[in-house]
Amino acid sequence: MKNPGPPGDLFLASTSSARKALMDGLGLPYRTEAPGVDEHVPAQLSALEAVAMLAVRKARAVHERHPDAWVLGADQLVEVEGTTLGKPHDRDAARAQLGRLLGHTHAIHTGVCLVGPGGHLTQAVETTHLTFFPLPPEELERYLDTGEWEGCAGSYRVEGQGQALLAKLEGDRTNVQGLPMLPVVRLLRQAGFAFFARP
Ligand SMILES: Nc1nc2c(ncn2[C@H]2C[C@H](O)[C@@H](COP(=O)(O)OP(=O)(O)OP(=O)(O)O)O2)c(=O)[nH]1
Repeated sequence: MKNPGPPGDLFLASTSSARKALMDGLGLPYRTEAPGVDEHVPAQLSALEAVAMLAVRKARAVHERHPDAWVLGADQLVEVEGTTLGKPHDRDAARAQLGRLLGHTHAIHTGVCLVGPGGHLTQAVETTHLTFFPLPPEELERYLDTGEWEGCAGSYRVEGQGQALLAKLEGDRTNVQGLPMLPVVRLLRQAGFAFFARP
């Protein structure tokens, strides 16, 4: 039986290896392209509003270069006690971030946006709540030595050794890694993408 054709080329507007790994798991043919956008947003925006705005901005930026394609963009922030955390720029910043998360519960929000040919846009925001164990400073330093903090909002990898930080997780685990796969699959199915194509 002939595979149902995809409604058009699919791009993941991302430089994130974590997002690529999650998309690879779906088995859909797609290409990645860096969004190359300014990620500044108005300071008064909530974390939820910020990740929604940036996911749209990233998807639209790549879609402008490929107007006949479908483009998926995403953005993620950690929110803890009213403060938002992005990716740490160095080990000291990662130590400070984890210092706020250890022994507390935080939220990780990911906005996703799918833009189709003609600019039709659908989007979703997903939140996962994580509670971390408190750690003595020496154990925190050993976690920092793993280097898992690099490139990760919140300075941890939930699928790596960072699992040992986790006392509780409420919500979608893939959302923590960078793409909430339940909403992503819903948006792709609504757009007409067919899964499980025969080679
Ligand atoms: N592998 C892994 N990555 C994580 C985890 N938590 C957060 N991240 C990564 C996923 C994203 O790459 C990054 C969130 O930062 P952004 O949303 O700004 O995306 P990023 O700049 O990395 O890539 P992009 O804007 O999509 O090109 O943090 C985790 O637990 N595991």
